Amino acid sequence: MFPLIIGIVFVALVVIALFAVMRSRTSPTQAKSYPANLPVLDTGLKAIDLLAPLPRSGDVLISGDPGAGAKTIAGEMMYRLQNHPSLPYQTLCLLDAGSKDAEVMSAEFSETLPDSIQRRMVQSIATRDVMDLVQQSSRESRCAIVVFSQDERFIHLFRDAIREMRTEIPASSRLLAIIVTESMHWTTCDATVYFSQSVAESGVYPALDPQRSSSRLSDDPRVPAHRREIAARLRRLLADVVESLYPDALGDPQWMFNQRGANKAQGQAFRFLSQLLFTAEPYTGKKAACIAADDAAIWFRQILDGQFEQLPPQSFLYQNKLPH
Ligand SMILES: Nc1ncnc2c1ncn2[C@@H]1O[C@H](COP(=O)(O)OP(=O)(O)OP(=O)(O)O)[C@@H](O)[C@H]1O
Repeated sequence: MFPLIIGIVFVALVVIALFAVMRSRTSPTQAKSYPANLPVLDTGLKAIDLLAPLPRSGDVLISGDPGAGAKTIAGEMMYRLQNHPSLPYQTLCLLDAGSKDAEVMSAEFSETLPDSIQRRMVQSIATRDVMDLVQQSSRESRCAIVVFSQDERFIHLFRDAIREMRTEIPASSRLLAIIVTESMHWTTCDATVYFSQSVAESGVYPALDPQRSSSRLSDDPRVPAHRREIAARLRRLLADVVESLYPDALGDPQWMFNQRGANKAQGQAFRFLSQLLFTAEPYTGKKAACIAADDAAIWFRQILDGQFEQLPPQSFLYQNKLPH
């Protein structure tokens, strides 16, 4: 009888251990679900979801200072769209063949992105290309076109093609068009995500510039009020932090945002905007995560309320959860 009980306990422990391993291997992108009634496309990147929320369809600009990481985040965004847990997008990546770094980008994306994301190098954009994608996508799925170019004429042709198609094909109202280009700013996009060199130099990636990034959804009443409130608070506070940055400010114990009180909390919140990327996992060996914006909003409020005064600011860098 006794050996039988030991045997049963042993088998039960093995089953529990196997279950735990399987759970830990579940991709974080599969683990979370998102509310279906939001107009927002949550990417699981807390800086973007709170400070420059993306629309589920419409026009998005991803831009930034040279070397600030706009292209890296655009690649990550394609990955997250294609693998989105509740709102997967059929994603097409178009690279302007005239860009000097088109070949390099193509090679990089073939390493970091799954083959399910279609990639094409094109000389020009035609309405036909855009229409084909929209017509291929099924009734249930969404589609996104992500265009990389530094050529204003190319980008204008793309925007014309999108505009023309939106008037001609009703299904294209579900299209998300993302333009990735350097150092440009339009106010006519639904969301602009801008990356700043000074933030990048401080080692906080995504190096989102809270002042030059914007979204028409920031004031949308359909976005939960607590998310909008914390985003507005973060935007104001981070503007001070970003203005005070200098190379290696984060490592300088004398930097005012490493000191005590409200300043220290702002410095912690600034670092907590950093996030690991799925596309970088093979290189860093560190697990990325899809962080729910509602969780992020609560965590940022706790940080800004000064609940972690005892923790060193550096412990907030590249964390998928609050440090303890
Ligand atoms: N999220 C990130 N995490 C860590 N490092 C990053 C991140 N984003 C960018 N970098 C670093 O910054 C470098 C430049 O990134 P990226 O090529 O995306 O910048 P860019 O501004 O789009 O392009 P360019 O360098 O052509 O101006 C990368 O090679 C990488 O070293």
